[in-house]
Amino acid sequence: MARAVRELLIGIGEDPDREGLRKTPDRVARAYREAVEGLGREPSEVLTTVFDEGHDEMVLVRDIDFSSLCEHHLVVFSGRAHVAYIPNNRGQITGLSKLARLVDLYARRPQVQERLTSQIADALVDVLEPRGVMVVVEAEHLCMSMRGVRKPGATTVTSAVRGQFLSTATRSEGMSLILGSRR
Ligand SMILES: Nc1nc2c(ncn2[C@@H]2O[C@H](COP(=O)(O)OP(=O)(O)OP(=O)(O)O)[C@@H](O)[C@H]2O)c(=O)[nH]1
Ligand SMILES: [Zn+2]
Repeated sequence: MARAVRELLIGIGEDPDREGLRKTPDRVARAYREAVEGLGREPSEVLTTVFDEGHDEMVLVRDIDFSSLCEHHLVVFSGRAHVAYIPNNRGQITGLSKLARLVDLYARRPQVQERLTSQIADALVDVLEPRGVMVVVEAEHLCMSMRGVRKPGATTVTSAVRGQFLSTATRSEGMSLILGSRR
């Protein structure tokens, strides 16, 4: 990666050996390694703690900050994820922090927002076997604000809905709880 960044610097007409840039290839390599540290990790690694709490109503963690890498331009898209599920009949729930860890696991890799959203939902379905899942992701894409079409402030909203959340009443209950987070 560091070699590639050195080439990139040459490509943009810079001198990679000048003082300010000498350490840049290594720094950028470390930064990218951190940005993709979710690659190769499995949701079962983070959704480890399951409690038999007998709670069978909706659980929602909203406003989970994340940043990810747009796989088309390798620049950041970032925003907030809202993750809701309805536990299964055994009332099995997971640790709240695990939902945020799951968001990071899928955000920390080259992504498109739609896939990020559905991967979070599908992982919860697979591991927790809940009666329903709803994931809403709101993000701003730097590839749309700093370059290209240059529309800073444009927000992309995606959702993935599974199981009981497909019913109109449950979906709108979930949505209104999520929208309640707007400041
Ligand atoms: N659906 C979707 N599109 C994305 C996402 N991130 C970036 N894109 C889009 O991917 C597209 C790539 O389009 P291309 O025409 O191949 O690339 P480009 O010439 O750089 O496109 P512009 O951004 O329009 O300048 C752009 O329209 C981006 O806005 C994402 O998460 N989901
Ligand atoms: Zn992009």
